[in-house]
Formats: sequence, C-alpha cells, structure tokens
Amino acid sequence: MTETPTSLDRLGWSDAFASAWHELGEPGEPARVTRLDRGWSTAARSLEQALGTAEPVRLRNIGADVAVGDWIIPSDDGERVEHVLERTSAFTRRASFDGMRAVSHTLAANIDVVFLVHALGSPPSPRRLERELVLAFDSGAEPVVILTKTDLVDDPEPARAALAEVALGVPVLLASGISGEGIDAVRSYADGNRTLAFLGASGVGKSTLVNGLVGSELLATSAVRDGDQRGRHTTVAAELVALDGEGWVIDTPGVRAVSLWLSGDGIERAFADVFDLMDGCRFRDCKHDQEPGCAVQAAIASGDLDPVRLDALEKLIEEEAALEEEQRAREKAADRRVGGKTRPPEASEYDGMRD
Ligand SMILES: Nc1nc2c(ncn2[C@@H]2O[C@H](COP(=O)(O)OP(=O)(O)OP(=O)(O)O)[C@@H](O)[C@H]2O)c(=O)[nH]1
Ligand SMILES: [Zn+2]
Repeated sequence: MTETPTSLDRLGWSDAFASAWHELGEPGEPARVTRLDRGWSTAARSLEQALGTAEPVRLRNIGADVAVGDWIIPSDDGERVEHVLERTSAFTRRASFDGMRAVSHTLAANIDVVFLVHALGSPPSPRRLERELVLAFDSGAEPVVILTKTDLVDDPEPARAALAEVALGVPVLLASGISGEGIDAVRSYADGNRTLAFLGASGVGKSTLVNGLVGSELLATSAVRDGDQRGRHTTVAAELVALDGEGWVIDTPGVRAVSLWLSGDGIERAFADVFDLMDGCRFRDCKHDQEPGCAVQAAIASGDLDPVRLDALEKLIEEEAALEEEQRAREKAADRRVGGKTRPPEASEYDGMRD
C-alpha cells in the first residue's frame, strides 16, 4: 500500500480506511469531511485545514451521500466528491418523506465512541438509555454512558446503578462539566485520534462537556470562517471539531437528537440479557406471555428481570417492524419512479427523539 501522509493520522485515518482506499485502487488524495453545507463538502488533509488556518478542500457533493466525518476522494478535476470510503460507523435517521422517495439519511460517519449523556439531579431514565443504546449499537460506534452533573448530588450511586442495570457491559462514567470531575476519563476515549460524539436529551450537559474537552484556542480558530470565493454556503450545523491534543468531536444538533432508526442488531445487543433468557424458553415460538416453560416470565417472577424492560423491548420491536414496513413501502414507491429527482433532507425537517 502507498504511504499516506502522517497528517492524515491526526485526522483519524486508520487501517480500516487505508484498506478501503486500497480496495478502490488508491485513487486521488483522501480527505476528511469537516463540514457540510448545502451541496458542498469542506474537507481537510491536515490539521491546519481542519482548523481553518489553511485553505481547506472544497468539493461539490453531486450524487454522493456525504456526512461529516466521512473520508472522501475528490474527482480528478478536484471539483466534486468522487468516492466516499466505506464507513466504520454511521449515524442515520429517517429522512422526511420527500415527494416519492425517502430513505435514511446519514448524519455523521466514522464516529468511534458515542457518549450517551444523562444528568444527575433529575430521575434516571433507563428507558431512554435503552433506546440510545439500540441506536449506538446500530451505528457501529462504541457506546459509553456519561452520568454528568455530579456536583449536583451527594451520592450519584443510586442513579448510576439504575443506568448500569440496562447498560450491560457498557461503561458508566461519572463527570461534571462544571467542576471538571471525570473530564480526563472522557478525554482518554479520544486517544489515538478517535472521533467522539455526544447524544442525549436537551439540557443534560452535552455542550458543557464538549467545551471542557475542546481547548478554547482550538475552538476559537475553528470558529473562524474562511473567506469563501465560491459563493454563499449556509452551514447546516455540522462540524468536526478538534480536541485539544488528540481526537475529534462531531457535535451537531442532528446527532444529538437522532431519532430511532434501526438497521442492524442494535436491539439484540442492547437487550442481550432478555434475548439470552428467551433462548431458555421451552417453545421456540414462545410469546413470553402465558406459555408454560417461559424463561422470561420465570425471570420476572423471581425478580431477576424487570417487567418494564420486557415491555420496553416489545415496544421497540413493534416500532422497528413499523419502520421496516414504512421503509419497504417507500422503496417500492421509489422503484416505480426511476430517475426521479430527489434532494437531501434539510435539518429542519427532522423530528427530534421522542422520550
Ligand atoms: N451543576 C451543573 N450544571 C451543568 C453541568 N453541565 C451542564 N450544566 C448546566 O445545564 C444546562 C444545560 O447544559 P448544556 O451543556 O447546554 O446542555 P446540552 O445537553 O448541551 O443541551 P442542548 O444544547 O439543549 O442539547 C446549563 O445551564 C449548564 O450550565 C454540570 O456538570 N453541573
Ligand atoms: Zn418465553
């Protein structure tokens, strides 16, 4: 394989992207998308370009589904995105139904760690965390729970225990964006120039945590808009932000409020305990209701499984089935309209995550 510049490593280039690029025959010069504007990608091949202190790469997205965090290859004429390298993870959400066609839309790509942020000082919300875990597992990123605002309570343990119960092997960190407690542990997840994202309800303290991670100097420089000779670009609120030292944060309203969009085995992983129990049911088609020999009902009876958790799982499975049905209908409609013009959905068209 061709040597790639070490400046790409600082941007999060890894063996996975090197081999994806190699598969394509190593065309062009890979660059990472730091910002998306209507129809345009801003990309970087160096830290300076990512910070906006050097002229970044600017490309049209014609026909390419590009997301912040993507590694892309420009066309030979340097005008547009020619390839999007295979992603290691992707956050997608349902696009609004636009004319005859609507599909999932990628909000952010190649996130290594997604922090699911919950706040102390208000009651823990394990049901919400379950949904976030499904989403995180589906994305391909590694989930980590942060219980923030530790400065607000004397004893974070009851809330931590309530969330740990559904977090199944996922670390639960304690932190405070105000006192700075736990920030170094959060930061350590960016070691190796990894890319972080923060997901969670409004007001839980995501921005405050991000501000604690991003050096003020870097934040200031990345906020500087470069002089743009190619016309007006409205920022669609999506940015790859450099951490002080190593690593990146993708901090966009879209990722923060991403709604449930299921694609992979997120439900199976987030509810692994319940699925394990189901394997022990006497009947393979057990509905886990009144059937004899139901291991799930037995676990509920013995207090090993919270019935609320089974309810939550059933609701998610129903929701997934409805989403899949809807998606199939849309795909059928799209098939009937070959060559139809579509436009990418706009940020304002997304609906927020339901609690
Ligand atoms: N006491 C305390 N307050 C905090 C902490 N972190 C955030 N806050 C406060 O909580 C409020 C919301 O914090 P944000 O960081 O804006 O929350 P957010 O999750 O980014 O909210 P959205 O932007 O709506 O998604 C602000 O008033 C913060 O000052 C913390 O660790 N301790
Ligand atoms: Zn059963």
